[in-house]
Amino acid sequence: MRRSIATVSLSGTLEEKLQAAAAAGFDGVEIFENDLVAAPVPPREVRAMAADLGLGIDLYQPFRDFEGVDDAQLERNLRRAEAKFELMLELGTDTMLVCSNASEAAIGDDARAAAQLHRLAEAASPYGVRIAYEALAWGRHVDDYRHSWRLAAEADHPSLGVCLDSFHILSKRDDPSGIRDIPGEKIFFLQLADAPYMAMDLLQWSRHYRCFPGQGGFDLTAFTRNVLEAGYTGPLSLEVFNDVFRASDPHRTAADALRSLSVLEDALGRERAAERVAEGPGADGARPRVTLTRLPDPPEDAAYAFVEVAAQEAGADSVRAVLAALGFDHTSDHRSKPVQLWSRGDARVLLSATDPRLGHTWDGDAAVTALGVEVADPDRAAQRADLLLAPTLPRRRDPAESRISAVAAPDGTAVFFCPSSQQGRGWLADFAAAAVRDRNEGAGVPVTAIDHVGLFQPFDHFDEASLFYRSVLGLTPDASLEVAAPDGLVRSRALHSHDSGLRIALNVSVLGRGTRADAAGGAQHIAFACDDVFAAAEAMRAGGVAPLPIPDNYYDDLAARTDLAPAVRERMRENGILYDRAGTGEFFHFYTPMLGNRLFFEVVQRVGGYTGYGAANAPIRMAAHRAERTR
Ligand SMILES: O=C(O)c1ccc(O)c(O)c1
Ligand SMILES: [Mg+2]
Repeated sequence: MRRSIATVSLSGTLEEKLQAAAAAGFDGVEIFENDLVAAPVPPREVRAMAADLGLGIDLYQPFRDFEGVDDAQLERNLRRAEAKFELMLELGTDTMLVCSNASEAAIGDDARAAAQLHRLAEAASPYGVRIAYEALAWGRHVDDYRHSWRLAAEADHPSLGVCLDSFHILSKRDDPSGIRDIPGEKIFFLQLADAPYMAMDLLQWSRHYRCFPGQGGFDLTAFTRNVLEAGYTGPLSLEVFNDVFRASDPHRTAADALRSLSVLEDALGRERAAERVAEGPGADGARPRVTLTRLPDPPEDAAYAFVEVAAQEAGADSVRAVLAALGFDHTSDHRSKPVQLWSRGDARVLLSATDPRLGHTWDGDAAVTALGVEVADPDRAAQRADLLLAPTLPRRRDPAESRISAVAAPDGTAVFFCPSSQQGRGWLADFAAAAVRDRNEGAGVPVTAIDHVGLFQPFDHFDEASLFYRSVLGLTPDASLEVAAPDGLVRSRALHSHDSGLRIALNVSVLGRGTRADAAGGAQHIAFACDDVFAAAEAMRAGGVAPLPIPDNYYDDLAARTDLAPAVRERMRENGILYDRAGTGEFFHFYTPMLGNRLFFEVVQRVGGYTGYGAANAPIRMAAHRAERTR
């Protein structure tokens, strides 16, 4: 399908917005009136600029407060409209969005409004302009799509149809299935936006918190399916008013935006393919006519191959000390790079002495720089990532070494697609057995695997990151939640693969402050799974690293709200072990001290199918790490 984006969704000047939309691969744009009015170039040049970039101008918007007015006002509105039709000729666009009247003065009389819309359509038609009438969720009298369609049907003019905007419909939890009752050719335009569910004024919610499909709580797949079933064949156009996107790099936002449409089209295409199979051959007559672009299948069984930590000198020493205390062996070294492989069970940590991604200001502190993800078909995963505009990182160069493709996540973390164990884990052959300097007799330490990785995100790229992992790796996001760190709120959203072999927890400072551990809880961490958290904590202590101390107040509270046996509680207190429970599941976990400014480790034990991350304990952990730093 044709893909478009409203200029209001991107930051910058009109020219910058057009360039960003074109660079991401959009086919067209909706031009928001303010963007045009503020532009220092005449409409004709805007048209040429867009054409040079390969962009069509699919819509001019919005024309406000037109219908439901008194007769004198109608004449003034028609005069204003004529001027815009002239302008649209210059711009080379044939569709004008008219949103339902939101003014207090609007007159609630359907016959009047329909007659006035007819006049507008009649005035538009000599210009070859079509009027797409959109019900704003906060329209004074017209605030739902059925009503806008009733008026358009009553006005009955070939140049008049409706514009459907998912936000106005889904924000009210309205049922989109009624869209199928609108003739497809009368749906002149489709605007898509997602949003997180919030209890707030509709206009404020719409103007500040919209996001791209898949980043919020709406079911855009079901919504769009209804529009396609109605027979709509026009563009899928993103109209996203968002405070962060308005202020971030438009090229990044446009790529994020296009990614969201790729995923949406793919989901619709998959549904259609499944229906075809169910219906058998020859049943295609009633299907919509649009072509839905598909993506290669996502990895179904993604799991951690490794996590790479870059660290120098003191930073590397403290990582080694903790890994050794947790029973990891330094098993091998990379054949051509200063990278050590440390492993315990299925948990593998690459410790790298350099990482250009950390930049020239890197202080050598330990930081997560790469996730190695085991997938059944690495080539397919890389191809899917490429179609989703994930930036490709240069392949490892030495021809004798395995060729694993990698892409950059929005925060710069490299994501490597590694062949899974069935295929012999080729990348491990790049490592030669180490001279057993640090062979650990950690037989008593029950670390089994990497449970999850926590990555603190740059403020501008949090929603982008969750869509990135969801789309590129096929992960499922959990609900987003907020955690009160001692120095600011932190928003957190975890994602997991189908069988939870891969879990990633993304955090961001709600106020956009702090990218380091000493501000807003902004550190990264690697959490290891084990099957005996007490043994793990005691072994780590015996290995010379004391778990992060947790205040007695926490254990007093635990006594008050749980029925954990006093002896168990006492053993938890001694080892800084925290606790959470959800249904029949239980979660035990402890932390290491901070290793430098950015990184710590966690060890977790999941019991009885617990699927969370102990979010209730996050503020305790953050306060404890902070106390440790200021001691
Ligand atoms: O918030 C607004 O004013 C506004 C304008 C045009 C639209 O298409 C819309 O959905 C909202
Ligand atoms: Mg809209």
